[in-house]
Amino acid sequence: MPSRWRDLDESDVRVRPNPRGSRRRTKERPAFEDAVPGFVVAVDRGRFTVLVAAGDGGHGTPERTVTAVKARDLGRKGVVVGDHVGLVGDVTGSPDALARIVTQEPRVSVLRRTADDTDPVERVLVANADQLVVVSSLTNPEPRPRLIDRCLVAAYDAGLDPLLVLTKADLTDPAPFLASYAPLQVPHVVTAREGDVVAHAEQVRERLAGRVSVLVGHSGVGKSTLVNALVPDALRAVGRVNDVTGRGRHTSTSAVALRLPSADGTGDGWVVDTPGVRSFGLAHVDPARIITHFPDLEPGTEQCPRGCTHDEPECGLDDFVASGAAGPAGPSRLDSLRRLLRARTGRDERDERGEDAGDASDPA
Ligand SMILES: Nc1nc2c(ncn2[C@@H]2O[C@H](COP(=O)(O)OP(=O)(O)OP(=O)(O)O)[C@@H](O)[C@H]2O)c(=O)[nH]1
Ligand SMILES: [Zn+2]
Repeated sequence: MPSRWRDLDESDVRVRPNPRGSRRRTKERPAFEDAVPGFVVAVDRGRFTVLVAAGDGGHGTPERTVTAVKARDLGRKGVVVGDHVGLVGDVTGSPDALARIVTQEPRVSVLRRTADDTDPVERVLVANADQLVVVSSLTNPEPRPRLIDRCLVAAYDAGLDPLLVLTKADLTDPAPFLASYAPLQVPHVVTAREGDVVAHAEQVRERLAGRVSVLVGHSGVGKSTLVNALVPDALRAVGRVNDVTGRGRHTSTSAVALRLPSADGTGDGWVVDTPGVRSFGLAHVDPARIITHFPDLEPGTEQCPRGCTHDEPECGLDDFVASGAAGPAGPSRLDSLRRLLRARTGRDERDERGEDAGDASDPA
């Protein structure tokens, strides 16, 4: 479209000063041109909380959250936290107002999950995120490497950048844990409790600035403590399913987007908290997509047999790494890659059996 416009000269423009105005509305595309854009921050039983920017919808309205339902026009399309949508109806955001979601912007990313590894039904958890923050305590409770690996696979598969946040460094030395993750080269921040404050929360905030980050972690790792440190109470008004359900808590098991204050006023970040999400079913994950996150190893897959799982005797990566083509870190990188691929298939499960027990019944 833009290139065609460039071909026109001024005289063309004068002939049709307002091509938009003369466009006929078709049956397929009803009058959604005046739909007000919004960002879905919470979902609760068919009701969506949508943030609408100041001024949108006219009348100099301030920024507000609008409650909305899905309009028929959307068909079977799902709407989740992180979606950019178009609203019609009452978009004032007043307490009794109800708007309708009539359009959904194409998604930049989707974080999916299945109920378990054998469940073919995928659900989209969060749309348009660009980072997956895996929160794990260094001790109390002990870190669960297989669970962390599964989260990393989910992040790589969805095209999200992973970030590890390791909490409770006041209780133990983080070095041994970090050593086992070093070959994966995943960025990490180590936090600790110092009195009432979370030390190094600032480092986490820096990594989240201007991005949409999904936080996952199992119970007790300190995820709520971290979210509270990152998002002051005053900002909770945005992205709350229901104010009645209490401070920092919501009974809903779906995700909630909380706005992250930015120190310099540029680019709001969003923290998407995911209560009840302990792990990811990875049935849908394609090994080929995981490899793309290992650019040092990826060229070695050229010698692989067709459909190689990269974890079998014929895999070309062994020779590639042995030849030194992936550099001195090659062998440990390949080990780590294979560890992730095994986390995906559910092999290697002995030591951490039961960790996903909550998943199948989890309605997220
Ligand atoms: N020593 C220490 N304790 C921490 C730290 N961060 C959190 N805790 C404690 O760990 C416990 C669990 O923290 P939460 O923030 O509730 O953990 P959570 O991950 O939200 O867990 P759920 O509430 O079960 O979902 C609480 O008693 C916290 O005070 C830390 O850095 N160091
Ligand atoms: Zn291979």
